[in-house]
Amino acid sequence: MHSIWEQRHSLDYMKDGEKPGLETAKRLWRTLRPHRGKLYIVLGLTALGVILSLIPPLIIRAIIDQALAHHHLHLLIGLASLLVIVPAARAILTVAQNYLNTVVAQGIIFDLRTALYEHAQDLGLDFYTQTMAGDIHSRLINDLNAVQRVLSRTLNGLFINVLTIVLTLGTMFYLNARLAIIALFILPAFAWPVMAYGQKSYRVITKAQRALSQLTAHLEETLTLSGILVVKSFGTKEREATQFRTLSDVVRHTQIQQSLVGQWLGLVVQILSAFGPALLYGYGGYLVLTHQAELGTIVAFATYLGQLFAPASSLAGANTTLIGGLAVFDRIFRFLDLKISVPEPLVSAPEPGPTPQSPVGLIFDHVSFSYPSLASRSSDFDARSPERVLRDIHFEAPAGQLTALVGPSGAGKSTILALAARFYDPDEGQVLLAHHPLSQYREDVLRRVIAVVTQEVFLFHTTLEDNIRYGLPTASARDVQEAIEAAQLGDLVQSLPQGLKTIVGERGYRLSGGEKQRVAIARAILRNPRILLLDEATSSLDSHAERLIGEALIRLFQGRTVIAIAHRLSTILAADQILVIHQGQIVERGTHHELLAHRPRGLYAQLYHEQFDPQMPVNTAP
Ligand SMILES: Nc1ncnc2c1ncn2[C@@H]1O[C@H](COP(=O)(O)OP(=O)(O)OP(=O)(O)O)[C@@H](O)[C@H]1O
Repeated sequence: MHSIWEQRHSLDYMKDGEKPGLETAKRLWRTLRPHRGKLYIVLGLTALGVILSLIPPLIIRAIIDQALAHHHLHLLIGLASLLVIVPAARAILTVAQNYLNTVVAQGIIFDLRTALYEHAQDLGLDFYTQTMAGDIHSRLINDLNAVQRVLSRTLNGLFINVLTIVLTLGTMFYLNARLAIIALFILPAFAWPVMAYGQKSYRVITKAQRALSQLTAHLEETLTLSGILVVKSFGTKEREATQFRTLSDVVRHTQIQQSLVGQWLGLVVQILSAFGPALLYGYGGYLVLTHQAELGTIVAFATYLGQLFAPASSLAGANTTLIGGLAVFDRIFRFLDLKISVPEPLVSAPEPGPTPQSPVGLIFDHVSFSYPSLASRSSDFDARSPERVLRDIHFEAPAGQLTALVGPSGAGKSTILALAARFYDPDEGQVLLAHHPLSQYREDVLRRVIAVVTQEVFLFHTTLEDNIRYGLPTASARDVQEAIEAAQLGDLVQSLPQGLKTIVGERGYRLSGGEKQRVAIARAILRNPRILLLDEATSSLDSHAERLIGEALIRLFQGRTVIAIAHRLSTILAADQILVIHQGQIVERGTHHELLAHRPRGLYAQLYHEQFDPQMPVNTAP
């Protein structure tokens, strides 16, 4: 059985699947496009460094075969000085190369981080309801850290090592072809362990990444204010800690595995590399004895051989981590490929109405809807869950009027608001704003026209003023003040230690439920939307708070088209039309008085008597 954690770890639907291959590499190359200029410089410096590393053995060879053999003191001094100058030049080059390399890597990470964030913003709400926050954060933090590693160590390392091997072998052939062939024969022995290691490494790296992202997700869920509140209230500390230990243990294991996986390969490589010098000195010594080669050449060869095996063995590692490295990019690319469920049109339908203030209505034209299922995410076919949440919803929210949605829990009211805000697109039918489906408007146009006030008010960890200004940062101080007055927040602002500059939100000053709702109302008033989608809070408030909200809402409703999920008697009484939703359909419609008069035994009458019976508290939630 899958543990609950596996089920909750929902980004797993992007199965890590097959090994990343040429496609990932090609795409990576395309991603590097803006950085290619600098990248070529890095590669140029790297190549220069490799060439410089080939020079000292040649100098040693000249010292032995020329300066010492012919007792040439000046030449000896000159060559010895070169033995200092060349490595020094190489060291300087390495510094420049490392610096540039980091600049390029960080530039790429910056681009990817931005692309990931912007794509995450564009993903539909369905993505967020199905994905744990920690998972998303893990993509943006852990995976990008891995990118740095891959770019600076793996890719650059790979280039250095390949170049070193090619140039060293070339030089060796130039010096003595027969000896070079010996060196060449030893190299293929590296290929087999390298290939075996590659596959294992890929598996372990993806496992390690996944374990880490599960751990992060657990942290994010249980160590936030809301999470820890649930944990504390249900006394599940021990259970969550056990879960944490289990996940942490997986991380420990996979990390150890990851660091161990290349070790045995190193062992094989070390043993193999011991054969090289033995063969070289044996056969090379014979060539010197038989005057077929000079001593200096053999010594230079020995040095080259050392230089050859080192990159060959790390190339084995680089090659294998290359697959793992590509896996990191693969995960990132898969995230970037997640389908956006509500795509924006290239050209927007015009902003409705003759003036930006003119009232405008919204029409639901035979709309049916089911929530997107996980299966639809990575594939092209649009698999919706078979269960219809809305069926043939047809109504007009006329300009400047208040439409109230009522109905039992789970009837589909919030879903209607979500479609009206274009958080989702309907499966059938369309939602029309001034004769155009919502999908024909660009998001900025839509957000200027339509504002949403949800039940749950989220405040950012910043000042009260910034929270109110969130939708319109450019609003004048006077407009902000007016919104505050209209939302009945004046007294609250006065009473706060630093007034509007008081920090609120998760870690700031805690506002009460009613106060938060009024902040949300102030936000909406300031935005001055022509269409307001409101989910009235269900929480019971004392009569004072209730009256303040009521007054704030009256101001908010004025002159706007409003669709409200109504939980308050005053809202349903004020409504120009009430739509009664039941099991995803509109089952009754009319004003409060019409509904009570014409259908005294209908669902509305029943709900009304249950919720708003004069004997009962006015705003009890259903
Ligand atoms: N993101 C989602 N994914 C899948 N199904 C969902 C999602 N949100 C809601 N549903 C389902 O859709 C149906 C309608 O839910 P909706 O939230 O619209 O009802 P509601 O009338 O607003 O209920 P309430 O008054 O309790 O908020 C419910 O059966 C619910 O389980």
